[in-house]
Amino acid sequence: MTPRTLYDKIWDEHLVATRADGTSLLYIDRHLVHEVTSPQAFEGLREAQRPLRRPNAILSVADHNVPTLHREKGIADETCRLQVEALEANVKAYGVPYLPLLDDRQGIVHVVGPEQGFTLPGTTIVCGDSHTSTHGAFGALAFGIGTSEVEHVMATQTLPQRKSRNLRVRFEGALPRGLGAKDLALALIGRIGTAGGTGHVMEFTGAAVRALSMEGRMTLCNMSIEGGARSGLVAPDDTTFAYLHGRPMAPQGALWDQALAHWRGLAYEEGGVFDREVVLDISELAPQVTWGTSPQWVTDITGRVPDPASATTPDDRQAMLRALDYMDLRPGTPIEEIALQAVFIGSCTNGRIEDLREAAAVAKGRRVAPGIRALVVPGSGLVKRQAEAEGLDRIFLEAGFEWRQPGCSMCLGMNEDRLAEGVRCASTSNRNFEGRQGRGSRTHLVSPGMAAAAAVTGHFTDVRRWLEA
Ligand SMILES: CC(C)[C@H](C(=O)O)[C@@H](O)C(=O)O
Ligand code: SF4
Repeated sequence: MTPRTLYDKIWDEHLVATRADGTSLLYIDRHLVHEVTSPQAFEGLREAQRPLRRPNAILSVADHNVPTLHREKGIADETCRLQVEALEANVKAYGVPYLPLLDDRQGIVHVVGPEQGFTLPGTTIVCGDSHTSTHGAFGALAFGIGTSEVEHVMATQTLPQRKSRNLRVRFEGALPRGLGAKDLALALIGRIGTAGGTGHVMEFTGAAVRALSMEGRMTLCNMSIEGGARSGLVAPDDTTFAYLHGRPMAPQGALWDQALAHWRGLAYEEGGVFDREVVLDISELAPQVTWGTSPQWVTDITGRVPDPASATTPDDRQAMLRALDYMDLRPGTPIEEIALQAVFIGSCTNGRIEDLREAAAVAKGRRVAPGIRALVVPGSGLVKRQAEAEGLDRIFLEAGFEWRQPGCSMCLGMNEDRLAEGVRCASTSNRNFEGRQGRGSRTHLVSPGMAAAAAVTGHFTDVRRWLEA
Protein backbone atom coordinates (compact mmCIF):
# COMPACT_ATOMS: atom_id res chain seq x y z
CA MET A 1 0.00 0.00 0.00
CA THR A 2 1.14 3.56 -0.67
CA PRO A 3 2.42 5.12 2.55
CA ARG A 4 0.08 7.74 4.01
CA THR A 5 0.56 10.45 6.57
CA LEU A 6 -1.20 10.24 9.91
CA TYR A 7 -3.26 13.30 9.02
CA ASP A 8 -4.48 11.66 5.81
CA LYS A 9 -5.37 8.45 7.63
CA ILE A 10 -7.42 10.17 10.34
CA TRP A 11 -9.03 12.51 7.83
CA ASP A 12 -10.10 9.66 5.54
CA GLU A 13 -11.49 7.62 8.42
CA HIS A 14 -13.68 10.51 9.59
CA LEU A 15 -14.84 11.91 6.30
CA VAL A 16 -18.64 11.92 6.05
CA ALA A 17 -18.98 13.85 2.79
CA THR A 18 -17.14 16.32 0.54
CA ARG A 19 -18.87 19.07 -1.39
CA ALA A 20 -17.86 20.33 -4.83
CA ASP A 21 -16.40 23.51 -3.27
CA GLY A 22 -13.95 21.40 -1.30
CA THR A 23 -15.67 21.71 2.07
CA SER A 24 -15.90 18.43 3.91
CA LEU A 25 -17.97 17.18 6.76
CA LEU A 26 -15.93 15.38 9.42
CA TYR A 27 -17.20 13.06 12.08
CA ILE A 28 -16.09 14.18 15.55
CA ASP A 29 -15.39 11.44 18.07
CA ARG A 30 -14.73 13.42 21.22
CA HIS A 31 -15.60 16.82 22.55
CA LEU A 32 -14.01 18.56 25.53
CA VAL A 33 -16.02 21.37 27.07
CA HIS A 34 -15.05 24.12 29.51
CA GLU A 35 -16.94 27.02 31.03
CA VAL A 36 -15.67 29.84 28.79
CA THR A 37 -16.80 28.79 25.32
CA SER A 38 -19.83 26.61 26.04
CA PRO A 39 -22.62 28.82 27.49
CA GLN A 40 -23.80 30.23 24.13
CA ALA A 41 -23.58 26.79 22.55
CA PHE A 42 -25.89 25.26 25.15
CA GLU A 43 -28.12 28.31 24.82
CA GLY A 44 -28.30 27.78 21.07
CA LEU A 45 -29.38 24.17 21.50
CA ARG A 46 -31.97 25.23 24.01
CA GLU A 47 -33.41 27.92 21.76
CA ALA A 48 -33.58 25.58 18.78
CA GLN A 49 -35.00 22.87 21.05
CA ARG A 50 -32.45 20.44 19.74
CA PRO A 51 -31.21 17.51 21.75
CA LEU A 52 -27.51 16.98 22.32
CA ARG A 53 -26.56 14.20 19.95
CA ARG A 54 -24.03 12.24 22.03
CA PRO A 55 -23.69 13.48 25.61
CA ASN A 56 -21.25 10.68 26.38
CA ALA A 57 -18.85 11.84 23.69
CA ILE A 58 -18.27 14.91 25.86
CA LEU A 59 -16.09 15.43 28.90
CA SER A 60 -16.58 18.72 30.69
CA VAL A 61 -14.65 20.53 33.39
CA ALA A 62 -14.23 24.10 34.66
CA ASP A 63 -10.67 25.37 34.55
CA HIS A 64 -10.20 29.01 33.44
CA ASN A 65 -12.32 30.64 36.16
CA VAL A 66 -11.53 28.46 39.13
CA PRO A 67 -9.75 29.74 42.23
CA THR A 68 -6.50 27.98 43.11
CA LEU A 69 -6.67 28.83 46.81
CA HIS A 70 -9.33 27.72 49.33
CA ARG A 71 -11.58 26.39 46.60
CA GLU A 72 -13.62 24.49 49.16
CA LYS A 73 -14.96 27.89 50.31
CA GLY A 74 -16.53 28.53 46.90
CA ILE A 75 -15.72 31.12 44.25
CA ALA A 76 -15.52 34.67 45.58
CA ASP A 77 -15.27 36.47 42.24
CA GLU A 78 -18.80 37.00 40.91
CA THR A 79 -18.02 36.69 37.18
CA CYS A 80 -16.01 33.54 37.71
CA ARG A 81 -18.68 32.00 39.89
CA LEU A 82 -21.42 32.69 37.35
CA GLN A 83 -19.38 31.09 34.55
CA VAL A 84 -18.80 27.92 36.52
CA GLU A 85 -22.39 27.78 37.73
CA ALA A 86 -23.64 28.13 34.16
CA LEU A 87 -21.51 25.17 33.07
CA GLU A 88 -22.73 23.09 35.99
CA ALA A 89 -26.38 23.86 35.21
CA ASN A 90 -25.91 23.07 31.53
CA VAL A 91 -24.12 19.77 31.94
CA LYS A 92 -26.75 18.69 34.42
CA ALA A 93 -29.62 19.63 32.11
CA TYR A 94 -28.04 17.83 29.14
CA GLY A 95 -26.62 14.80 30.96
CA VAL A 96 -23.01 15.56 30.07
CA PRO A 97 -20.18 13.91 32.05
CA TYR A 98 -18.59 16.53 34.32
CA LEU A 99 -15.66 16.59 36.74
CA PRO A 100 -16.71 18.80 39.68
CA LEU A 101 -14.47 21.44 41.23
CA LEU A 102 -13.59 19.44 44.31
CA ASP A 103 -13.08 16.18 42.44
CA ASP A 104 -9.45 14.98 42.30
CA ARG A 105 -9.80 14.50 38.55
CA GLN A 106 -10.65 18.19 37.93
CA GLY A 107 -8.02 20.28 36.20
CA ILE A 108 -7.14 22.01 32.95
CA VAL A 109 -9.16 20.42 30.17
CA HIS A 110 -6.02 19.54 28.17
CA VAL A 111 -4.39 17.86 31.14
CA VAL A 112 -7.53 16.02 32.18
CA GLY A 113 -8.48 14.51 28.78
CA PRO A 114 -5.26 12.52 28.35
CA GLU A 115 -5.07 11.65 32.03
CA GLN A 116 -8.50 10.04 31.94
CA GLY A 117 -7.80 8.16 28.72
CA PHE A 118 -10.50 10.22 27.01
CA THR A 119 -7.91 11.29 24.42
CA LEU A 120 -7.17 8.33 22.12
CA PRO A 121 -5.04 7.78 19.02
CA GLY A 122 -6.71 8.06 15.64
CA THR A 123 -9.71 10.00 16.95
CA THR A 124 -10.98 13.46 16.09
CA ILE A 125 -11.14 15.69 19.16
CA VAL A 126 -12.43 19.23 19.40
CA CYS A 127 -12.82 21.79 22.15
CA GLY A 128 -13.72 25.46 22.18
CA ASP A 129 -10.13 26.24 23.05
CA SER A 130 -7.10 26.91 20.89
CA HIS A 131 -4.77 24.62 22.82
CA THR A 132 -6.79 21.56 21.91
CA SER A 133 -3.79 20.82 19.69
CA THR A 134 -2.23 19.33 22.86
CA HIS A 135 -4.11 16.07 22.28
CA GLY A 136 -2.33 15.58 18.97
CA ALA A 137 0.50 14.15 21.08
CA PHE A 138 -1.51 10.92 21.06
CA GLY A 139 -1.90 10.85 17.31
CA ALA A 140 -5.41 12.31 17.52
CA LEU A 141 -6.54 15.00 15.09
CA ALA A 142 -7.33 17.63 17.70
CA PHE A 143 -8.13 21.28 17.10
CA GLY A 144 -9.76 24.28 18.69
CA ILE A 145 -13.16 25.51 17.50
CA GLY A 146 -15.36 28.56 18.04
CA THR A 147 -18.53 28.68 20.10
CA SER A 148 -20.89 28.29 17.13
CA GLU A 149 -18.91 25.22 16.09
CA VAL A 150 -19.19 23.88 19.63
CA GLU A 151 -22.95 24.07 19.17
CA HIS A 152 -22.70 22.40 15.76
CA VAL A 153 -20.76 19.47 17.20
CA MET A 154 -23.15 19.18 20.14
CA ALA A 155 -26.11 19.02 17.77
CA THR A 156 -24.69 16.82 15.01
CA GLN A 157 -21.39 15.26 16.14
CA THR A 158 -19.90 16.56 12.88
CA LEU A 159 -18.08 19.67 11.71
CA PRO A 160 -17.62 21.29 8.29
CA GLN A 161 -13.88 21.52 7.60
CA ARG A 162 -11.43 22.23 4.84
CA LYS A 163 -8.47 19.98 4.62
CA SER A 164 -5.24 21.62 5.76
CA ARG A 165 -1.85 21.19 4.21
CA ASN A 166 0.60 18.82 5.77
CA LEU A 167 3.85 20.08 7.32
CA ARG A 168 6.52 17.73 8.58
CA VAL A 169 8.70 19.12 11.36
CA ARG A 170 11.81 17.05 11.79
CA PHE A 171 14.09 17.58 14.77
CA GLU A 172 17.58 16.31 14.04
CA GLY A 173 19.98 15.25 16.75
CA ALA A 174 19.41 14.55 20.45
CA LEU A 175 18.15 17.08 22.99
CA PRO A 176 21.05 18.35 25.09
CA ARG A 177 20.93 17.80 28.86
CA GLY A 178 18.77 20.29 30.74
CA LEU A 179 16.58 21.00 27.72
CA GLY A 180 13.06 19.76 27.06
CA ALA A 181 10.06 19.88 24.77
CA LYS A 182 9.39 23.51 25.68
CA ASP A 183 12.75 24.49 24.21
CA LEU A 184 11.94 22.52 21.05
CA ALA A 185 8.61 24.31 20.70
CA LEU A 186 10.03 27.78 21.31
CA ALA A 187 13.01 27.22 19.01
CA LEU A 188 10.69 26.03 16.25
CA ILE A 189 8.40 29.06 16.59
CA GLY A 190 11.45 31.30 16.71
CA ARG A 191 12.52 29.81 13.40
CA ILE A 192 9.22 29.72 11.46
CA GLY A 193 7.35 32.56 13.21
CA THR A 194 3.83 32.58 14.63
CA ALA A 195 2.40 32.46 11.12
CA GLY A 196 4.83 29.77 9.94
CA GLY A 197 2.37 26.92 10.24
CA THR A 198 -0.71 28.77 8.99
CA GLY A 199 -3.03 26.50 7.00
CA HIS A 200 -1.07 23.42 8.03
CA VAL A 201 -1.24 20.46 10.34
CA MET A 202 2.24 19.83 11.76
CA GLU A 203 3.52 16.34 12.29
CA PHE A 204 6.54 16.12 14.56
CA THR A 205 9.16 13.52 13.71
CA GLY A 206 12.75 12.63 14.47
CA ALA A 207 14.55 10.65 17.15
CA ALA A 208 14.24 13.47 19.70
CA VAL A 209 10.44 13.36 19.38
CA ARG A 210 10.40 9.57 19.66
CA ALA A 211 12.48 9.92 22.83
CA LEU A 212 10.01 12.37 24.42
CA SER A 213 7.60 11.17 27.08
CA MET A 214 3.88 11.77 26.53
CA GLU A 215 4.19 14.84 28.75
CA GLY A 216 6.88 16.24 26.47
CA ARG A 217 4.92 15.44 23.32
CA MET A 218 1.93 17.24 24.80
CA THR A 219 4.04 20.33 25.49
CA LEU A 220 5.22 20.30 21.89
CA CYS A 221 1.77 19.79 20.34
CA ASN A 222 0.28 22.31 22.76
CA MET A 223 2.48 25.02 21.26
CA SER A 224 2.03 24.01 17.61
CA ILE A 225 -0.92 26.41 17.59
CA GLU A 226 1.43 29.26 18.56
CA GLY A 227 3.37 28.43 15.41
CA GLY A 228 0.17 29.06 13.46
CA ALA A 229 -0.72 25.41 12.83
CA ARG A 230 -4.24 24.04 12.95
CA SER A 231 -3.05 21.00 14.88
CA GLY A 232 0.11 19.21 15.92
CA LEU A 233 0.58 15.47 15.61
CA VAL A 234 2.93 12.81 16.89
CA ALA A 235 2.35 9.31 15.51
CA PRO A 236 1.41 6.89 18.29
CA ASP A 237 3.96 4.30 19.45
CA ASP A 238 4.71 2.14 22.46
CA THR A 239 5.23 5.24 24.64
CA THR A 240 1.69 6.32 23.76
CA PHE A 241 0.19 2.90 24.43
CA ALA A 242 2.01 2.46 27.74
CA TYR A 243 0.68 5.85 28.90
CA LEU A 244 -2.91 4.96 27.98
CA HIS A 245 -3.03 1.40 29.26
CA GLY A 246 -5.34 1.11 32.27
CA ARG A 247 -6.54 4.75 32.17
CA PRO A 248 -10.18 4.97 33.37
CA MET A 249 -11.74 5.94 30.02
CA ALA A 250 -9.38 3.99 27.75
CA PRO A 251 -10.65 0.69 26.29
CA GLN A 252 -10.16 -2.32 28.54
CA GLY A 253 -9.68 -6.08 28.00
CA ALA A 254 -10.56 -7.37 24.54
CA LEU A 255 -11.47 -3.86 23.43
CA TRP A 256 -7.97 -2.71 24.35
CA ASP A 257 -6.46 -5.43 22.13
CA GLN A 258 -8.70 -4.41 19.26
CA ALA A 259 -7.88 -0.75 19.72
CA LEU A 260 -4.17 -1.47 19.92
CA ALA A 261 -4.23 -3.40 16.65
CA HIS A 262 -5.89 -0.42 15.00
CA TRP A 263 -3.53 2.12 16.60
CA ARG A 264 -0.47 0.24 15.39
CA GLY A 265 -1.69 0.97 11.87
CA LEU A 266 -1.23 4.68 12.63
CA ALA A 267 2.54 4.37 13.04
CA TYR A 268 4.70 6.82 11.16
CA GLU A 269 5.29 5.66 7.58
CA GLU A 270 8.40 6.69 5.72
CA GLY A 271 7.35 7.94 2.30
CA GLY A 272 4.10 9.65 3.34
CA VAL A 273 3.68 12.82 1.27
CA PHE A 274 3.99 16.19 3.03
CA ASP A 275 3.39 19.56 1.38
CA ARG A 276 6.27 21.13 3.27
CA GLU A 277 9.07 20.25 5.61
CA VAL A 278 11.01 22.14 8.28
CA VAL A 279 14.20 20.59 9.64
CA LEU A 280 15.76 21.81 12.87
CA ASP A 281 19.08 20.59 14.22
CA ILE A 282 18.74 20.67 17.98
CA SER A 283 22.00 19.09 19.07
CA GLU A 284 23.50 22.51 19.95
CA LEU A 285 20.29 24.12 21.22
CA ALA A 286 20.44 26.25 24.41
CA PRO A 287 17.52 26.85 26.82
CA GLN A 288 15.04 29.28 25.24
CA VAL A 289 13.63 32.52 26.69
CA THR A 290 11.18 34.88 24.98
CA TRP A 291 11.99 38.58 25.20
CA GLY A 292 8.98 40.08 23.36
CA THR A 293 5.21 39.97 23.23
CA SER A 294 4.89 37.09 20.80
CA PRO A 295 6.20 33.54 21.22
CA GLN A 296 8.33 33.96 18.08
CA TRP A 297 10.43 36.61 19.80
CA VAL A 298 12.68 34.16 21.50
CA THR A 299 16.40 33.65 21.97
CA ASP A 300 18.97 31.54 23.80
CA ILE A 301 19.61 32.08 27.51
CA THR A 302 23.19 32.80 26.47
CA GLY A 303 21.96 35.54 24.12
CA ARG A 304 20.97 39.20 24.36
CA VAL A 305 17.88 41.29 23.80
CA PRO A 306 18.00 41.95 20.03
CA ASP A 307 18.37 45.36 18.43
CA PRO A 308 15.38 46.53 16.35
CA ALA A 309 17.96 47.98 13.96
CA SER A 310 18.55 44.38 12.86
CA ALA A 311 14.93 44.04 11.65
CA THR A 312 14.56 43.35 7.94
CA THR A 313 11.51 45.53 7.30
CA PRO A 314 10.31 48.86 8.78
CA ASP A 315 7.16 47.12 10.02
CA ASP A 316 9.20 44.53 11.87
CA ARG A 317 11.32 47.27 13.39
CA GLN A 318 8.22 49.11 14.61
CA ALA A 319 6.80 45.92 16.08
CA MET A 320 10.05 45.14 17.88
CA LEU A 321 10.32 48.69 19.23
CA ARG A 322 6.83 48.47 20.58
CA ALA A 323 7.51 45.07 22.15
CA LEU A 324 10.71 46.26 23.81
CA ASP A 325 8.91 49.31 25.10
CA TYR A 326 6.10 47.21 26.55
CA MET A 327 8.59 44.75 28.02
CA ASP A 328 10.76 47.59 29.32
CA LEU A 329 13.91 46.07 27.82
CA ARG A 330 16.93 47.63 26.15
CA PRO A 331 18.64 46.14 23.10
CA GLY A 332 21.87 44.35 23.89
CA THR A 333 20.97 43.45 27.48
CA PRO A 334 22.19 39.94 28.27
CA ILE A 335 19.13 37.72 28.90
CA GLU A 336 20.77 36.52 32.12
CA GLU A 337 20.68 40.07 33.48
CA ILE A 338 16.90 40.44 33.22
CA ALA A 339 15.52 40.58 36.77
CA LEU A 340 12.10 39.19 37.64
CA GLN A 341 9.36 39.77 40.20
CA ALA A 342 7.22 36.70 39.53
CA VAL A 343 7.46 33.09 38.44
CA PHE A 344 4.56 30.94 37.29
CA ILE A 345 4.94 27.18 36.91
CA GLY A 346 1.82 25.53 35.53
CA SER A 347 -0.67 25.66 32.59
CA CYS A 348 -1.68 23.13 29.93
CA THR A 349 1.80 23.57 28.43
CA ASN A 350 3.86 22.69 31.51
CA GLY A 351 1.59 21.77 34.41
CA ARG A 352 2.08 17.99 34.32
CA ILE A 353 3.93 15.76 36.75
CA GLU A 354 7.12 15.65 34.72
CA ASP A 355 7.19 19.45 34.53
CA LEU A 356 6.82 19.72 38.29
CA ARG A 357 9.59 17.17 38.78
CA GLU A 358 11.84 19.19 36.48
CA ALA A 359 11.18 22.38 38.46
CA ALA A 360 11.51 20.63 41.84
CA ALA A 361 14.91 19.20 40.87
CA VAL A 362 16.15 22.79 40.62
CA ALA A 363 14.23 24.15 43.63
CA LYS A 364 15.33 21.38 45.98
CA GLY A 365 17.27 22.72 48.96
CA ARG A 366 17.26 26.27 47.58
CA ARG A 367 15.25 29.41 48.35
CA VAL A 368 13.14 31.65 46.15
CA ALA A 369 15.06 34.92 45.78
CA PRO A 370 13.87 37.92 47.82
CA GLY A 371 11.22 40.01 46.09
CA ILE A 372 9.97 37.14 43.92
CA ARG A 373 6.49 35.71 44.09
CA ALA A 374 6.55 32.16 42.76
CA LEU A 375 3.50 30.00 42.11
CA VAL A 376 3.34 26.31 41.34
CA VAL A 377 -0.06 25.26 40.01
CA PRO A 378 -0.55 21.59 39.13
CA GLY A 379 -2.48 21.00 35.91
CA SER A 380 -4.97 18.69 37.60
CA GLY A 381 -5.94 17.29 40.97
CA LEU A 382 -4.31 14.00 40.01
CA VAL A 383 -1.05 15.75 39.14
CA LYS A 384 -1.26 17.50 42.51
CA ARG A 385 -1.85 14.23 44.33
CA GLN A 386 1.02 12.51 42.52
CA ALA A 387 3.36 15.42 43.22
CA GLU A 388 2.43 15.32 46.90
CA ALA A 389 3.02 11.57 47.02
CA GLU A 390 6.53 12.24 45.69
CA GLY A 391 7.13 15.05 48.20
CA LEU A 392 7.41 17.75 45.53
CA ASP A 393 4.98 20.02 47.39
CA ARG A 394 7.37 20.00 50.38
CA ILE A 395 10.31 20.87 48.18
CA PHE A 396 8.43 23.83 46.70
CA LEU A 397 6.98 25.04 50.00
CA GLU A 398 10.31 24.81 51.81
CA ALA A 399 11.90 26.78 49.01
CA GLY A 400 9.25 29.50 49.37
CA PHE A 401 7.03 28.71 46.36
CA GLU A 402 3.25 28.78 46.75
CA TRP A 403 1.57 25.41 46.18
CA ARG A 404 -1.89 25.84 44.64
CA GLN A 405 -5.00 23.95 43.56
CA PRO A 406 -5.31 23.03 39.85
CA GLY A 407 -6.55 25.35 37.10
CA CYS A 408 -5.42 27.70 34.33
CA SER A 409 -4.44 30.16 37.03
CA MET A 410 -1.86 32.79 36.04
CA CYS A 411 -1.62 31.56 32.45
CA LEU A 412 -4.21 34.21 31.64
CA GLY A 413 -5.88 36.99 33.60
CA MET A 414 -9.31 35.36 33.81
CA ASN A 415 -9.30 34.43 37.48
CA GLU A 416 -7.90 35.72 40.77
CA ASP A 417 -4.28 34.83 39.93
CA ARG A 418 -3.27 37.97 38.09
CA LEU A 419 -0.09 39.98 37.88
CA ALA A 420 -0.05 43.67 38.68
CA GLU A 421 0.92 46.31 36.13
CA GLY A 422 4.60 46.30 35.22
CA VAL A 423 5.40 42.99 36.94
CA ARG A 424 7.86 40.81 35.04
CA CYS A 425 7.23 37.08 35.13
CA ALA A 426 9.02 33.93 33.99
CA SER A 427 6.17 31.68 32.94
CA THR A 428 5.93 28.09 31.75
CA SER A 429 2.74 28.88 29.81
CA ASN A 430 2.41 29.38 26.04
CA ARG A 431 1.47 33.01 25.38
CA ASN A 432 3.31 36.22 26.20
CA PHE A 433 0.90 38.69 24.60
CA GLU A 434 0.43 42.17 26.08
CA GLY A 435 -1.69 41.90 29.20
CA ARG A 436 -1.89 38.12 29.06
CA GLN A 437 -1.19 37.60 32.78
CA GLY A 438 -2.85 40.84 33.87
CA ARG A 439 -2.99 44.35 32.42
CA GLY A 440 0.48 45.78 31.88
CA SER A 441 2.22 42.61 33.06
CA ARG A 442 5.30 41.28 31.26
CA THR A 443 5.64 37.62 30.38
CA HIS A 444 8.74 35.64 29.40
CA LEU A 445 8.09 32.07 28.27
CA VAL A 446 10.49 29.39 29.49
CA SER A 447 10.68 25.71 30.46
CA PRO A 448 9.83 24.56 34.02
CA GLY A 449 13.52 24.08 34.88
CA MET A 450 14.36 27.57 33.63
CA ALA A 451 11.44 29.04 35.59
CA ALA A 452 12.58 27.38 38.81
CA ALA A 453 16.18 28.50 38.25
CA ALA A 454 14.94 32.05 37.66
CA ALA A 455 12.92 31.90 40.87
CA VAL A 456 15.92 30.99 43.01
CA THR A 457 18.27 33.53 41.42
CA GLY A 458 15.88 36.44 40.87
CA HIS A 459 16.88 36.78 37.22
CA PHE A 460 17.17 34.50 34.22
CA THR A 461 19.95 31.98 34.48
CA ASP A 462 21.09 28.95 32.51
CA VAL A 463 19.37 25.95 34.11
CA ARG A 464 22.19 23.70 32.92
CA ARG A 465 24.41 25.23 35.60
CA TRP A 466 21.90 24.41 38.32
CA LEU A 467 21.55 20.74 37.60
CA GLU A 468 23.75 18.26 39.41
CA ALA A 469 26.37 16.77 37.13
C1 LIG B 1 -10.41 31.12 26.96
C2 LIG B 1 -10.01 30.24 25.82
C3 LIG B 1 -11.06 30.30 24.77
C4 LIG B 1 -8.59 30.53 25.34
C5 LIG B 1 -8.17 29.71 24.13
O1 LIG B 1 -8.91 29.46 23.20
O2 LIG B 1 -7.05 29.30 24.05
C6 LIG B 1 -7.61 30.29 26.46
O3 LIG B 1 -7.57 28.98 26.88
C7 LIG B 1 -6.24 30.77 26.09
O4 LIG B 1 -5.27 30.05 26.32
O5 LIG B 1 -6.13 31.89 25.59
S1 SF4 C 1 -3.80 26.80 30.81
FE1 SF4 C 1 -3.66 28.66 29.62
S2 SF4 C 1 -3.39 28.02 27.52
FE2 SF4 C 1 -4.12 26.28 28.66
S3 SF4 C 1 -6.33 26.30 28.38
FE3 SF4 C 1 -5.87 27.41 30.28
S4 SF4 C 1 -5.72 29.54 29.68
FE4 SF4 C 1 -5.58 28.35 27.80
